[in-house]
Amino acid sequence: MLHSTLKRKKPASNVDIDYPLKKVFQKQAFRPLQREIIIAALDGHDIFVQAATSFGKSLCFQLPAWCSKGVTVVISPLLALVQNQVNAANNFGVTTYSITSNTPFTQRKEIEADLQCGHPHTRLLYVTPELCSTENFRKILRRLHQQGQLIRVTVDEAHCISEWGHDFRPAYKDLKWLKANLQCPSVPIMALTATATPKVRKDIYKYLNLKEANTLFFSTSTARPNIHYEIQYFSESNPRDASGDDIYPYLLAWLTSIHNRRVLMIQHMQAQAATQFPSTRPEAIPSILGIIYVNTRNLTESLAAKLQASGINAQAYHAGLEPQQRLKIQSQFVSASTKHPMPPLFNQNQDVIQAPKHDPDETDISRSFTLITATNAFGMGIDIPTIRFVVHYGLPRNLESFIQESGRAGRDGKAAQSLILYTREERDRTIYRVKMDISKEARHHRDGGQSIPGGTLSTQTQPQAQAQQRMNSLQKVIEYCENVATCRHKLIGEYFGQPTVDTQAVRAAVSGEESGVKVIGPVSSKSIISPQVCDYACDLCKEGATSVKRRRDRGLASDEEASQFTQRENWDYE
Ligand SMILES: Nc1ncnc2c1ncn2[C@@H]1O[C@H](COP(=O)(O)OP(=O)(O)OP(=O)(O)O)[C@@H](O)[C@H]1O
Repeated sequence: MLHSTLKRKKPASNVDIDYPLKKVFQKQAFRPLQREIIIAALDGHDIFVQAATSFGKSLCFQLPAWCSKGVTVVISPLLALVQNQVNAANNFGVTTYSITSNTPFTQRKEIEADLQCGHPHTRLLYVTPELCSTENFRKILRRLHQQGQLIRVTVDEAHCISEWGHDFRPAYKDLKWLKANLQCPSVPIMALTATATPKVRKDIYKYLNLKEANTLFFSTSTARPNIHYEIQYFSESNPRDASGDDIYPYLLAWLTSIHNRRVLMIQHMQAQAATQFPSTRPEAIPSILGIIYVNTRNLTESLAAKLQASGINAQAYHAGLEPQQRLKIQSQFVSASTKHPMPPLFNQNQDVIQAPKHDPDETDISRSFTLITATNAFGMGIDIPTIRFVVHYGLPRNLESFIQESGRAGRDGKAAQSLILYTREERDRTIYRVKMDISKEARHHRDGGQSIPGGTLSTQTQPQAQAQQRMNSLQKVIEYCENVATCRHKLIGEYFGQPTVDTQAVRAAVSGEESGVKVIGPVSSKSIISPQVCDYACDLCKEGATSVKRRRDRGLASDEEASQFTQRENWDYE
């Protein structure tokens, strides 16, 4: 028999959330704002969280899900992301499932049966927006809600809802159904994103049927102060290198200088260990993790091959690979971040554990790196703490994608680097590609199609306006690359409509242990603004504007040279 929806007990905000934080999720303390968001979630509010990449948004819905009886449905855009999150939550002991196109039929039936049994074991259920549009799943949601067991719906990467945001998916717009149909009491919704402009925020409210006045809005600055942003400039029309390509030799020299520093550090550590613990072999150091983003699948393959030929450990990753292959590359990458390939010779009791057959040669560059050359298929939501750098080998698709992709670096809070290798020739190719995509989609739209395979438009959208937005968004990342006047952290903050603050003023206003962080705004809207922001953490603030301008002007082709070059060449269009 179904229970009355009105009898659903509202979760109390006096739940002890410090216990699960430490014992279940293995974290020492909440990051600023996480506590407030979690309490608001337990109190049943509608919530909008906009917080920097790697802020820890997942905890904000996973911890309340652990504390509450019933199911939290999480709507997530990427299958790879779903699988990672399901594994991570189950490892923490939160009963978590997903229903996606990869779920075997019998398992899916079992999950559906659990959801409808009146007292489900499931705490977190990950689904795609497309599944939420199906009548069968809506029936299950209705029943779950009637039984008082639908605790919350979470929309992760909520910027995907908006045709103005990147990676727009039409099925997100059908999520309006949730608030309209799951009433009495109204199902609480939590929307989370790292990259929403003011326009995208508006769309998120609109398409989730959230009332601004009733929704608690939490935001942090988009800033990632531990990431050093840098651009290097090249000309494809007038290369200086005899090979006719300046970019790869630069990348190789850059990686070699990182390798040389690593070797010096290892030698120093080994010398120290040899004097302090002469009978113990020092542990080997894991290799350095990095992602190199390129714009085409072919380029992921050819660049990985070039790096391998230079003795550097690199693997290509793109959506054209078999899912099993992608999973394998991803898990090799994750294990490289934790693996210590040369175990110590003795344990604490001086017992021999294992003597390696031979010492790996740490001066060999093949030991220094584990790299992935990737398209955007390896991006949003990837949470590997120790990625030390993200290189864009060419122009990112737009500023939002750039923030998501560079945001994979330094998620452990330690120093990390974002480097764009920029040419005006690639700029012109990218503009051409986007124009081609737009006209292809417009043609399809005129033909009355609902959507194009792998494309982003539906007949409900306004192709003109969306095309304009895509060009604007591309223009923003071009401006970011061409900019030689404004701090790069500041430019990013301004794009996402976040106020910048005077570091000194904020530091002076703040007291207590969360030094450097300020809570502002009325109760319904809380923001923390990281102290602004750039502590020599971009090329402009480090080198000075004049020097970067000189570098840019010397490095780049003129507009005319670039356009003549790209018109002459016969490049692959993917
Ligand atoms: N309070 C905390 N203390 C320590 N680590 C934390 C805390 N909260 C979250 N983390 C860790 O921070 C990392 C990033 O968290 P998460 O993946 O949820 O980030 P995110 O905000 O969703 O980022 P993105 O938008 O880039 O996907 C994870 O490894 C997570 O375990």
